[in-house]
Amino acid sequence: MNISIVTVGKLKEKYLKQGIQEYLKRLSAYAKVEIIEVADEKASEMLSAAEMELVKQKEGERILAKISPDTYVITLAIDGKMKSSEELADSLDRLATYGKSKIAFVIGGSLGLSQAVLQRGNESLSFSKMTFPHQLMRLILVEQIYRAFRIIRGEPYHK
Ligand SMILES: C[S@@+](CC[C@H](N)C(=O)[O-])C[C@H]1O[C@@H](n2cnc3c(N)ncnc32)[C@H](O)[C@@H]1O
Repeated sequence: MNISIVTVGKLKEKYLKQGIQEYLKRLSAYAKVEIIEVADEKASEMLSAAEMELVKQKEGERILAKISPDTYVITLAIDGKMKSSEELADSLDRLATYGKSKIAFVIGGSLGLSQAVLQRGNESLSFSKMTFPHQLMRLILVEQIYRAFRIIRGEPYHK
C-alpha cells in the first residue's frame, strides 16, 4: 500500500520532526508512507473572510496538484466522521482488499481545507471535535496509521 500524507507548510518544530520520523521508520515495515508538503500562503490575523477563502483556495490547488486521479483521498476535518482506531484499521484493510493501493490523507493549513479539496475527498476523517494545530496533526495521524497496521496484522501494541 502506498500512503501519502499531503500537508500544508514546512514542519519546523524539532520534537515533532523526531516523533514523525520515528513512526515513519516503524511504518516502513508495513507500507510505503511519504509526507508531501505544499507551500502555505501567508495568512495574517487580519484577513477578511474573502481573503481567507483565497488562502484556502490557493493552498487547495497545490494540494490537488499532488494527488493522482486513482488515489483514494481521506481529508482530515474537524466535522468529518469520527472512527475508533479499530475502525480506521478496518477501513484501510478494506481499501487494500478492494485494490485501492494509493491512499492520500490530507491535512489542511492553519485556516483549514478548501471546498475543492473536501469535494475531492472520498471520505472525511475527524480526530475529535477539538482543533489541533496542523503540524501536531501529522504526528497524531502517523501514530494512528501505525496503530492501524498493528491492529490489521494482529500484532501487540500498547492499548
Ligand atoms: C488548525 S486546523 C484548521 C482549523 C480550521 N478552523 C478548520 O476548521 O479547519 C488545521 C488542519 O488540521 C486538521 N485538523 C485539526 N484538528 C482536527 C481534528 N480534530 N480532526 C481532524 N482533522 C483536524 C485539519 O485537516 C485542518 O484543516
